[in-house]
Amino acid sequence: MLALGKLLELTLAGREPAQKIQLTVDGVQMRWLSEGALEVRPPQARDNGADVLLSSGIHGNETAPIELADRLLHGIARGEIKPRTRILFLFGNPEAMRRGERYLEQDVNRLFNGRHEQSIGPEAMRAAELEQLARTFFSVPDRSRLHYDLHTAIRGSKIEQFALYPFKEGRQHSRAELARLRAAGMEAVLLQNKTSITFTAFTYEQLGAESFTLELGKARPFGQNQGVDVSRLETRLIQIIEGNEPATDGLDGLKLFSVAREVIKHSDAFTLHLPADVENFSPLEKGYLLAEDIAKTRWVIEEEGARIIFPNPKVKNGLRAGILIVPTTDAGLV
Ligand SMILES: O=C(O)CCC(=O)N[C@@H](CCC(=O)O)C(=O)O
Ligand SMILES: [Zn+2]
Repeated sequence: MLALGKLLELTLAGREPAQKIQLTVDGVQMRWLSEGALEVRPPQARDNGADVLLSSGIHGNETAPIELADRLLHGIARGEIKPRTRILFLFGNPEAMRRGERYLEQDVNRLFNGRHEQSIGPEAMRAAELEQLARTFFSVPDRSRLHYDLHTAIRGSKIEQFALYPFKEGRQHSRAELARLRAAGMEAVLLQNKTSITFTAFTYEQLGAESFTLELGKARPFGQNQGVDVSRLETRLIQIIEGNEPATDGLDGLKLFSVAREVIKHSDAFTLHLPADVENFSPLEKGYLLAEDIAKTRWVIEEEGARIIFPNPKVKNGLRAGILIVPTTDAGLV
């Protein structure tokens, strides 16, 4: 296999490849751009005009998505997967991946859309670099742009695999993209209704990509992801990359949610009234006291059909400590 197919090994070892550009037997170009960043380019005659950004390891301990990206890279480097799209593979936080931790000082996925400029440290620098890599990759005009940012969650989930779809004023969510996600095994999609500071929010809002954060199961160390079944996503990704995706139009039971409220932790006094092992998508009754914070702030459930995702009282002050979601319909899709 080409040495550049081993981007994960290189990244975990903190090494630069001796040769930065390599060609597969089919003339596919692999180009190392920077630590954890590799661009794949099909021969011009095979290029179908689509650009696909696949990021993983934005949180260093979320290894199933990293292993999935590694398998795709191996397949391309061996000539078994024959891309017709340009692809940018990004491992988001290499140092956190080496340490097996979510992040070192700051969560990279809270540093996009300008936030890194107000901050210092390794993660702020990495977020700036990731923005630049994505901006350059998506700068070629007249091509379709797709970004999947692959994650696994801290806790178990009543709905195992789901996507978060960013928001931009004046832009509507795409039914065709949701159908594609359903075919890739996603069971639910959360339609966001305000701007955000995540990587996918950046590529959606500023680079015009169709962008999704995909949650694929529970986070485990490298080699322990037998319980995370990414087979449907992997099949779909290969079809997207090879440009032979079967037509899909139905949402086929895909559950849709919208954000009712983001629960923001304001101070060290923040208390979340949920068991430590509560699962994502757990329902919450109207009237339930979810959380309390400084100055007698109380988070009481007012919404019918509310559920909680990503509850985390350990986040830094000022950040999201959970999202309250409610069911929604496909009425706003185009
Ligand atoms: O399990 C958790 O609490 C977090 C899992 C995770 O990393 N989720 C992403 C979602 C990003 C988004 O809102 O699009 C994150 O929190 O960064
Ligand atoms: Zn994550």
